[in-house]
Amino acid sequence: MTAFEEFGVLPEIGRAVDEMEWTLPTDVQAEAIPLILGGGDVLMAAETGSGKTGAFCLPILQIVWETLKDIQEGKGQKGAGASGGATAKPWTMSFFDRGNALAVSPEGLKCQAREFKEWHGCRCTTGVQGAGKYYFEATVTDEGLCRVGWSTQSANLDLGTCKYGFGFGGTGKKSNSRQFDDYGEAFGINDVIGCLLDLQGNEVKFMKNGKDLGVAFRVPDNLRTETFYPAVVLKNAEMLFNFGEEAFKHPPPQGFVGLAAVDQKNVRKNPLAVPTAAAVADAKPKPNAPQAIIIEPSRELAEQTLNQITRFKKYLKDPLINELLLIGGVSVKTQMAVLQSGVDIIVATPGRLEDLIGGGYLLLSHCRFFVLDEADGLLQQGYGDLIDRLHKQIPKITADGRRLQMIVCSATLHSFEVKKMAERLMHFPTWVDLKGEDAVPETVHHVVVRVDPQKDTTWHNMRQRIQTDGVHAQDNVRPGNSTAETLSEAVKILKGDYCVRAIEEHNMDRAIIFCRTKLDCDNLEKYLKYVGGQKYSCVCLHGDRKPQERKANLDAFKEKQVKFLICTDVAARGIDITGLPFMINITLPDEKSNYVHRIGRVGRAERMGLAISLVSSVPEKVWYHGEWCKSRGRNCWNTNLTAQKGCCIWYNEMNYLAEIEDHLNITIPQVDKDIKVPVNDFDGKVVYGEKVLNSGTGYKDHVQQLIPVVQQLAELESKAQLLFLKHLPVR
Ligand SMILES: Nc1ncnc2c1ncn2[C@@H]1O[C@H](COP(=O)(O)OP(=O)(O)OP(=O)(O)O)[C@@H](O)[C@H]1O
Repeated sequence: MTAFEEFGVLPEIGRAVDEMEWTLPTDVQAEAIPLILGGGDVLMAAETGSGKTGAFCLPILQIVWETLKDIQEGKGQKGAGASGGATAKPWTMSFFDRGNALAVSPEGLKCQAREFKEWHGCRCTTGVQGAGKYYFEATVTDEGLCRVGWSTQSANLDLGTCKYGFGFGGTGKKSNSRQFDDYGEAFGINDVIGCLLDLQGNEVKFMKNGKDLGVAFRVPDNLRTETFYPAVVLKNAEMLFNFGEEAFKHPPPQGFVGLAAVDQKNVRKNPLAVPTAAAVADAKPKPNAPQAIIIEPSRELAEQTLNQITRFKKYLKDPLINELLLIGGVSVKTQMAVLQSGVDIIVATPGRLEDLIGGGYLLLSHCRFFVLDEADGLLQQGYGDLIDRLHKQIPKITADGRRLQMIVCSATLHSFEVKKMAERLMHFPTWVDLKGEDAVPETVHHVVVRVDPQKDTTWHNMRQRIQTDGVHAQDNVRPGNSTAETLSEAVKILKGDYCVRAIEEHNMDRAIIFCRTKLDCDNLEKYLKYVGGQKYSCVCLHGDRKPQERKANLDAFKEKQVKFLICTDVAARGIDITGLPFMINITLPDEKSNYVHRIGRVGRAERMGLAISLVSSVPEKVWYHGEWCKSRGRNCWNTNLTAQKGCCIWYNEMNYLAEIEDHLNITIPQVDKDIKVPVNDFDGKVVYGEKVLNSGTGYKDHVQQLIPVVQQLAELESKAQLLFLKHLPVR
């Protein structure tokens, strides 16, 4: 059995991850996989490179496959004995005899309704008839309004509002035929309500935590020969049922029998607890109605997640799972055709997803997983409204009675906006947050190099210099002139040079390099090619490059055909390049969370990585094309500041550095302009790009570490024994 199987993962999936050499689940996977398999909403806030993608893809794949398998085998509806199959338990709450916003847990013993304004009810799959004394227990497992009791088949699901149902509500009222009268006492979370039906004495009564509350109703003559079913109605509440298969918390009074032990001659199946033809038809999704929708903030990331799913599902056969990538830049007609041929899991970027849903080509009717990867990034990009709109359209309870599950993740999930969204859309989500707010993995060594054009004057007469962004083309900038504009231009020149220095100093043959703008990326690409040729082979990844070129460039870098990938923040999040040893920040990001994401491109999957940030000690004037800029930067040379309706700002990196340090609560080590990173700081055992050496508890190392402690223990033990023997009384 693989380690993943021990966490409840199917052997077929376990085998596929084993082949990927994932021997053990990462911490976040060990926490999140069982939670998602158990039906929960999860907020996953683990550090970069900690395996979040697998943590949500594996359980989703498993549940989607199991559902398809059930449909294939004609079970249609999973669990809860609803299908009436041979293995089904007789006493469970019904998937079919229920209100459409009430969820029943897979084993059929917990009911949950999250509607705030309406009541939603449910009846048991089995009932009792004929003289006898019957008992079951219902425990309130969450705050909210609930009413529990007995009803006949003719009763409506809003228990206690017609003459065929007898309910006891949390506010301390009993009700029948819409008549609400004081009874017993109020109850709430964790209280256990015993429901008693006496068809010998023809009475209904209730107990609270073992205390008998007395007779609530007399069963009218005309109902005495009817079948009575356990029933519940909830408003934003949850109740757990025990029909006697487990020991009761409070045993029933003398003569009452737990329902599971009732003589079969008095037991009747609920005729409404079987799927109707419509429900069976509904359970089978239309081809273009996927079960899972995963939203990613960039095309590259969407493609990467889809590739992982394809690898994980390698051994999941019969039925096969169909996954589809929905991103811009790909023919929409092809995507529509694939949708019609059947899809189960969609990985998408927001724009194309909404287009296809809006056009009716993609249905949300069977969506049971709604995943927002890099959720804070999606919100930063302004997709909050779109997320709300989509969530509104997805049914909250699936055709087979399961609640929609929402999974939200990022390495930087603690923003106010994410928390608000979680409150709005998620149901009692569990936080999987192993290291606290925005932590940097220990495998990432990150340092800062100050670029100070006043101290380092090499820019005065540099022969090969980078083409700068042209912000100062009209300014009088020249060595010896120490205006802010001159120093700003000098920073731009020095940064090109420092980048090459960093590459040389660390013999970098693979690195990802982040620039602030697309123009900066293009200029750096030209410069590296100019000064190094093949030695500094590089490609760019940013929003002005065509989708095909972006893909080809990323692939070329992944396959080591080129050494350097120069990009904007479009690649800051999620991109996973195995064993990438180095990253360089030519400029710090203005959004502090993006620092965590950018440097997190290295030091992934337990490998070491070095991140070097070039930080200007003087303000630098840079381009900032907002909505007001008609061409959004293309051929725009308006160097006025934004306050004067221009397209430039002064960028103060020292401030951004302070903000980042404050946010992460650390001081990032500074190194000199020779960019030598002192080995002692990082224990000298590090080879960037390789797995951590001499760490962890490798067996050999472990023994070495334990020898002195064990010796000390042995000595103490022998001393203790000698003392004991010395003081033994002599007989
Ligand atoms: N259990 C595992 N064992 C070994 N390697 C793993 C395991 N889980 C994930 N990985 C590898 O770790 C790397 C990082 O995983 P992943 O991309 O899911 O990280 P992430 O947490 O999503 O990071 P980010 O926040 O940067 O998006 C990948 O190369 C993946 O193949």
